[in-house]
Amino acid sequence: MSEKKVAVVAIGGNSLILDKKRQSVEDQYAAAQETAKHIVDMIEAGWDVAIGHGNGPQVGFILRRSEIAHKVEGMHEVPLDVCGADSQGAIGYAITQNMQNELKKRGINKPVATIITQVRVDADDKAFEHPSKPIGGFMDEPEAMKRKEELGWSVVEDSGRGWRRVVASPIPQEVVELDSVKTLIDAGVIVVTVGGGGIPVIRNADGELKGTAAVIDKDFASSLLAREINADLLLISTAVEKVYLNFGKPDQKALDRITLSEAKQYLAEGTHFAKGSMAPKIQAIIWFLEAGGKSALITDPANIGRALRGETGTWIMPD
Ligand SMILES: Nc1ncnc2c1ncn2[C@@H]1O[C@H](COP(=O)(O)OP(=O)(O)O)[C@@H](O)[C@H]1O
Ligand SMILES: NC(=O)OP(=O)(O)O
Repeated sequence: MSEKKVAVVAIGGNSLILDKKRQSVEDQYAAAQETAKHIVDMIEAGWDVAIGHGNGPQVGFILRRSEIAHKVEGMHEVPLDVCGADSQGAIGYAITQNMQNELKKRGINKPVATIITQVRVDADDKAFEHPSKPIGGFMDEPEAMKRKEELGWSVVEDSGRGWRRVVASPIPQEVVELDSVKTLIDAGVIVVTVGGGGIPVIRNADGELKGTAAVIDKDFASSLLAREINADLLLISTAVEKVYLNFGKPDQKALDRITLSEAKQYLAEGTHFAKGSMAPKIQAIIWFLEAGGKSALITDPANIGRALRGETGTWIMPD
């Protein structure tokens, strides 16, 4: 890999949605534009960057459109792995174009490319039996119960924000296009990869790849990528400036800088980090640091620059 410092930046699917009322394609493009500015700041500060991104809301919208079109017009349905591929294309397009525009504006000559990325999971991963990954938009409880009853959805309450549909989310085992990603990073290309956690695929007994119905956690996939390319930093960009203990309670406490051991302890306590939102981010960072990663940061897009200067965000460091 190159001599420069390499960061894997994982952009949350929810942070690419401005809010519940502003989630059109134009709004998502505007959110990607804003995030691109902060990532280009990083590049100006000397980082090589691989960009992973979420797709939770978007893949849910794509799936729902397919289901409605099937019901109303009798059109073919789109399998969930293909919805994931569609989301990689659309979100990758928005991120790539915004990065290119921002780099050009600042006179930086650096190529950007999105790789449609498959990520292998185990066919016998227990997660296939326990849907846990929130996708699509938010519903109130009565609506969620109605859809559970009428459409057979699995639903959960998501971090005090409302109810969402959930699908299987197996653990990522292998970035199938890893060699291509490494080659591009070495060549100085800004790579958008493992979008939406990667398109989930399994290998059959003959070693052939085949798509499977799931949505991989993009923080887990970004962590796997960061481990595989020996990244110096895993930066998880989400909708909060800092991580909190006792999140959402009157005594919540912002975390500025914690060690790997402290992160493990707080995660084990089970009360601080919501399942399906903050808990997987902390777990992703734990796996990265345990594998020798040097530093990890959680903050929101607007504060990436300040956080990298040590002024905000939550830093998680080796012991
Ligand atoms: N302990 C915590 N500290 C901060 N935010 C938390 C915590 N627990 C849950 N959250 C919630 O997790 C959200 C981030 O998760 P999510 O929206 O799933 O991320 P993504 O940006 O990857 O889509 C935050 O916006 C916040 O609402
Ligand atoms: N695939 C995934 O983890 O997406 P979100 O970050 O949007 O939840």
